Amino acid sequence: MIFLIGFMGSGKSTIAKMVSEKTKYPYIEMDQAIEEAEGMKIRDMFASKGEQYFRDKETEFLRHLKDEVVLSTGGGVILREENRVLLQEGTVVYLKAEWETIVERLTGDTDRPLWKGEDSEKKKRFDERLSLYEQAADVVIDVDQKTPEEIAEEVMGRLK
Ligand SMILES: Nc1ncnc2c1ncn2[C@@H]1O[C@H](COP(=O)(O)OP(=O)(O)OP(=O)(O)O)[C@@H](O)[C@H]1O
Ligand SMILES: O=C(O)C1=C[C@@H](O)[C@@H](O)[C@H](O)C1
Ligand SMILES: [Mg+2]
Repeated sequence: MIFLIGFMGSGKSTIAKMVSEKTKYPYIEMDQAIEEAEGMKIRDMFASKGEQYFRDKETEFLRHLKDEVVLSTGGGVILREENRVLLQEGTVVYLKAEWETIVERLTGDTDRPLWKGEDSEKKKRFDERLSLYEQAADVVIDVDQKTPEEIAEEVMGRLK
């Protein structure tokens, strides 16, 4: 299993699709799988059931995963220690982006429930997570100033 981790906008979905094509492992979008299982958008889950309910669903999802897949994880999957342990079942690839890169990519985005509020609040969330991504990662890839193809190739090279 190949797990792509990183902050919102780091490129997990984009790169997971490309790595899936290269490896022939199926591509799974964790957020989408949870939305389908719950019959509800994550935004609505946060609003009606609370963030912890969603976090429980993330942990359950990881517990039941066993096939060879390329998984684009949710940006907050590394928050729980149990999840970080479960991720060790596969190769964890951290797509590491500078804050400026994230802002450039997500400015104007209204779809991500935790991409809202003051810039300082978002930056604080980003800073607080950096060490957790590093801790969970087997492979760290800097994604700034690279094309998706370059990044996907780099992932492939680091899997060997
Ligand atoms: N290497 C890249 N260069 C330029 N733009 C990119 C690159 N990778 C991704 N993008 C763009 O940045 C945006 C965010 O990418 P993507 O949706 O893949 O990130 P993500 O990590 O899956 O985000 P989320 O956690 O919110 O789902 C998209 O518009 C995507 O097209
Ligand atoms: O960074 C986060 O905590 C999140 C990222 C998204 O992928 C979703 O999993 C959800 O919106 C939470
Ligand atoms: Mg994504």
